[in-house]
Amino acid sequence: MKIQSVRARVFEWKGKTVPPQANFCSNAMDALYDRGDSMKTFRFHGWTVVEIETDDGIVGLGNVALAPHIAKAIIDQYLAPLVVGQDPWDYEYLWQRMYRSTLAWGRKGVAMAAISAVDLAIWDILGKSVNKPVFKLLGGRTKERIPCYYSKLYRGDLKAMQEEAQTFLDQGFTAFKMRFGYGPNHGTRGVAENLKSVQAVREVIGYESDLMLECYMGWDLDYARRMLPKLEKFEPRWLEEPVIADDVDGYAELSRLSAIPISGGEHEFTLHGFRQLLDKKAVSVVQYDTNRVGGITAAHKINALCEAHSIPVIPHAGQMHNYHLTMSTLASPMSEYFPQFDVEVGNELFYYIFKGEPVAKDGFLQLDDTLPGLGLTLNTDYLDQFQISE
Ligand SMILES: O=C(O)C(=O)C[C@@H](O)CO
Ligand SMILES: [Mg+2]
Repeated sequence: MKIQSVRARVFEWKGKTVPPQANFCSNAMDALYDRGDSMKTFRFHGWTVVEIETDDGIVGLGNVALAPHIAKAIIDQYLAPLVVGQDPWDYEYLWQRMYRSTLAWGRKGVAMAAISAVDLAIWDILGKSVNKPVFKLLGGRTKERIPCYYSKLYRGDLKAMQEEAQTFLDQGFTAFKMRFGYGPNHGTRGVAENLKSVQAVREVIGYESDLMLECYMGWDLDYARRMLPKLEKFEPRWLEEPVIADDVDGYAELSRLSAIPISGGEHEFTLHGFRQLLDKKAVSVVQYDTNRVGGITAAHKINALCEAHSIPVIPHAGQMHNYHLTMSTLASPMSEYFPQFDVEVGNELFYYIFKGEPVAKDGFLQLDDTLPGLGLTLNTDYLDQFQISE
């Protein structure tokens, strides 16, 4: 079997979007005074879809949601020529070929996200070629069902947050991730607002459910040092991305400082990046995203590294490419899960581009042992709401 063609298309959502609310999620732009839409960096309304076809007609699907047009250019100009004519079963060789030929300017960020998209499509082909789901090629079924946590609860009106939490508590979820709305530039009022929101959600879900707290890189080390003791009474399952991804020593200090587990990884890349995080004991929960970190080839290695370090892997964002990694290792106890909503931040777009995403039931997800590859097809129901560029 040989790779015959690589097609990368950018799907830009032109449909209805939920307008962002101020302070709906702390983020790295909060450190700057606002000169316009500080939330612009926070909307992922484009997605690159990669279709790789082999000489015997198998088509593998990959995807990347970071800087989609740049990712497409990297795939078209640099990566596709490296894999066309090659055997997809040589996936380690092909991964190294893509990684080493872009090392001078790649390694992390959009270049590695582009490599991830090609790698996902290659693994989709591998599964389809032997009529097996990808997780069966990685270690098989390690769970009867995948426990998942409900993820949204963006900061807004506290009553609305409580109603949202109640809705999904009633659907059987026993783990919830909420977003802080305030950080260092919002002073003591912001601290109070942050604590009020955690209190409000805890009042609904109680203490028999897990509660995860998301900062999305919107705090800094000093602010996180001051917030951690105030948060301990709420017994969070983890505090996520309290500082920017480059502040690895900051992560390590916070991890030493508090009993609250510090999580991160959705903005880290490759086995090498996670080796650094683990060597420095920077995080207690690893959250790579398989469509960023280096694809399945890289994520599979990171799973093994985390198993050796007894650090749980709970991949970012849910989505099928991550569910196969969670299903196939005991190192990954659960998945993140965003139900399908109207398009807001962009995590939701996955449902509008692809069909096949499992829907959670009673707080669990299921994968199909008989569905080959990643188990996704392109969703044709919303094509008229996308601007698609070849
Ligand atoms: O789901 C997450 O962990 C994210 O970081 C996504 C973004 O919506 C902020 O929470
Ligand atoms: Mg996050």
